Amino acid sequence: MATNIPYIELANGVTIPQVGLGVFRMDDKEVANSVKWALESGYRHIDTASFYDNEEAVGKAIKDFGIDRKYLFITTKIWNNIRRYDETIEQFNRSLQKLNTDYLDLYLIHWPAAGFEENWRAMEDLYKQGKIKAIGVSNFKAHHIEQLMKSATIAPMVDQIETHPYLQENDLHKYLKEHHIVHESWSPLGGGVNKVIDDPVIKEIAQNHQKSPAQIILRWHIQRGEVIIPKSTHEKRIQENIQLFNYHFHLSSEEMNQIAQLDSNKRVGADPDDEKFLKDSTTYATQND
Ligand SMILES: NC(=O)C1=CN([C@@H]2O[C@H](COP(=O)(O)OP(=O)(O)OC[C@H]3O[C@@H](n4cnc5c(N)ncnc54)[C@H](OP(=O)(O)O)[C@@H]3O)[C@@H](O)[C@H]2O)C=CC1
Ligand SMILES: O=C1CO[C@H](CO)[C@@H](O)[C@@H]1O
Repeated sequence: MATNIPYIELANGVTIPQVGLGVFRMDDKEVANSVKWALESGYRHIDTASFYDNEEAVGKAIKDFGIDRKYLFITTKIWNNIRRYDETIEQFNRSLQKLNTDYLDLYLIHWPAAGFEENWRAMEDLYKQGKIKAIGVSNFKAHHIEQLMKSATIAPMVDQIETHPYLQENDLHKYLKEHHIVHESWSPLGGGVNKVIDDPVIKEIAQNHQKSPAQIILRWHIQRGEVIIPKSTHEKRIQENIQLFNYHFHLSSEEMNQIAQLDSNKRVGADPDDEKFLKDSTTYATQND
């Protein structure tokens, strides 16, 4: 299936496909099917994490599909329980092995749990060795980035944060833009739990464009210049979530403004300043522990 997904340039010149497939909460069978359908539909970008416990399944699905590695953009993340320099290198190597690859396109610190500066030091070295094409953070607010930059020699190229019409993060969006950090949106559809997809404003815009509510939300992200990683285990939805770049499909400034009015600071995930979450989550076991 032909697609024309735009690529966004990161601060170091590496380009990232603006739409990727998120694979959180997929078991191995779902990963096998969803990654296959995604690659068939024209996706070239997959977002996983060691925490999702499915890197191996992602690696296998890619291998089974038989696509040349150089056409793919693979992201994984380092979980909160690993903060030491040497452990970061070890975890990175485990992720590479599971993903069946010898480099990563993007490696992210999953959450700003205490001690992330040591992860970053290791990631900078891996980046300088050419083992990672781009390095970034996830769930970092501006003050976390400022803290990181006290010891960093390389600035993060991406910040992957929860964003959808009910949590627009406009101040952080502006900060990231000013600092040449690409805004990547997780739970771009609201994670399927906060019902942004059923919002009457979204539904009405969808009817006017003869598109689905999901496509309206995703197109809103695209026009804000974000990278998005919607997750689905259904073939039709996986296809629908990338059919956003038809010449005639453009939200007017009035429609963008209508969606802007929906911002209500409603999170589906944890607040990155929630110390209790960050502390507790450091004890979550990954498959390697
Ligand atoms: N860095 C971080 O801390 C985090 C990163 N992520 C990343 O972001 C990705 C996406 O976020 P996620 O939380 O999964 O949520 P999404 O916003 O992508 O929503 C996924 C939900 O929407 C449903 N859905 C998908 N497409 C459609 C459609 N076209 N129409 C109707 N419903 C649809 C899915 O159901 P179904 O599968 O049944 O189709 C699922 O219930 C994750 O998979 C992960 O890679 C997520 C959370 C945190
Ligand atoms: O990526 C993730 C998936 O969702 C989890 C919560 O349910 C998050 O903690 C994590 O960051």
